[in-house]
Amino acid sequence: MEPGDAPVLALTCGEPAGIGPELAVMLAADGTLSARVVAVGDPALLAERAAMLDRQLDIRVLAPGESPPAPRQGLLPVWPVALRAPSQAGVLDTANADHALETLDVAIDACRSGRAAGMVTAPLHKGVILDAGHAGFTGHTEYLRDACGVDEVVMMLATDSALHAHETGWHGDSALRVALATTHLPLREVADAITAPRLQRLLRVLHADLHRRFGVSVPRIAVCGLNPHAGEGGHLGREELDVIIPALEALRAEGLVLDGPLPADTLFTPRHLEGIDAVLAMYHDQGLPVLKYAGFGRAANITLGLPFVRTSVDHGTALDLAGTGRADPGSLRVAVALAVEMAQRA
Ligand SMILES: NC(=O)c1ccc[n+]([C@@H]2O[C@H](COP(=O)([O-])OP(=O)(O)OC[C@H]3O[C@@H](n4cnc5c(N)ncnc54)[C@H](O)[C@@H]3O)[C@@H](O)[C@H]2O)c1
Ligand SMILES: N[C@H](C(=O)O)[C@H](O)COP(=O)(O)O
Repeated sequence: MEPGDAPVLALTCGEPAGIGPELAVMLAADGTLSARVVAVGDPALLAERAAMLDRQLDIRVLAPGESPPAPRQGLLPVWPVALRAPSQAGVLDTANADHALETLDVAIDACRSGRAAGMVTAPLHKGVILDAGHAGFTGHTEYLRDACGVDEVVMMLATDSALHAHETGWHGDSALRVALATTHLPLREVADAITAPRLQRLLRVLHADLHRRFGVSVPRIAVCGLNPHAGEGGHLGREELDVIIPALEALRAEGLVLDGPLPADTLFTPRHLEGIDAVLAMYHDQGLPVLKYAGFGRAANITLGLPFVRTSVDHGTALDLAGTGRADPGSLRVAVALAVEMAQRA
């Protein structure tokens, strides 16, 4: 495929005070944007961050919807979204929450209209968006679900060595895909959010997209229990017996290959991961610390169940690093490469 034929990807720059804009600058300046990536953000902010990092860039402002030219080192095409207020690296401002959300809306529109094959997102700051009055905002994942009008999406993070299942298989220690049954909610509310119908919907999406987006012919998914030792036969919690096991049995009858519910403390060991294509963890900090320990900085976040490709970084806004040039662009590089691969497979 010629560079000019590569799929177009929208790259939202995320929270303007965070590291997102400078990571986009780094990738464009280093020539590692292998695809026709269009940044969605404020061109003046990108130019300012490029100057802070002493990177030479040709920031090419496109008309709304205009296709980008073929990629080349030093070129950063931009679909412009103006800041609402000047942004200082590392300093949040609720005045720019609408700017951050507008970058997402522009990317969603490009994907839904077919002008882009997918989107890659730099990190948003959930707190500042909530402080600005967008009650109920819990992250890109749920925002994209609602914008696309789909019933269920699945957040899955994958280390880079697990991105090419059809080529490399599953190699245990550092190759990992972890999907979440619940995402951004207080721990106190997790157990009530896990219902058998919801688990069934999530696992159907996970199964279907491991096949469609990752080329896994017959996905085998391992499911964590919620309670210590997967409930110890009901003595340490009844969610396994009352909710998880019935959900898995119903799905096995549909032909899904599922292991579990298994005790989460030993599930994430090489022997138990052998032959497993993805793990479904019951909550955010049951699964993601393991994934991030295995691959922080070289992993990506994927939203499954959308009508288009969406990948993201494995980290947040890192306000402590913004503007310093010390942020690692590795995860954004993986997220772009994965989005290209998924878009070409779709
Ligand atoms: N994809 C997303 O939009 C996304 C993902 C995770 C967190 N967040 C949001 O980011 C905000 C801050 O979250 P947090 O403080 O928990 O996590 P964080 O990832 O921003 O920071 C945690 C630590 O990791 C470091 N770090 C993060 N990215 C790095 C990089 N690229 N290179 C080197 N070091 C890096 C930071 O300096 C910090 O020490 C929160 O609002 C959170 O919700 C957004
Ligand atoms: N749970 C993700 C992580 O820890 O990396 C993250 O907060 C991103 O969520 P969204 O992609 O939904 O914004």
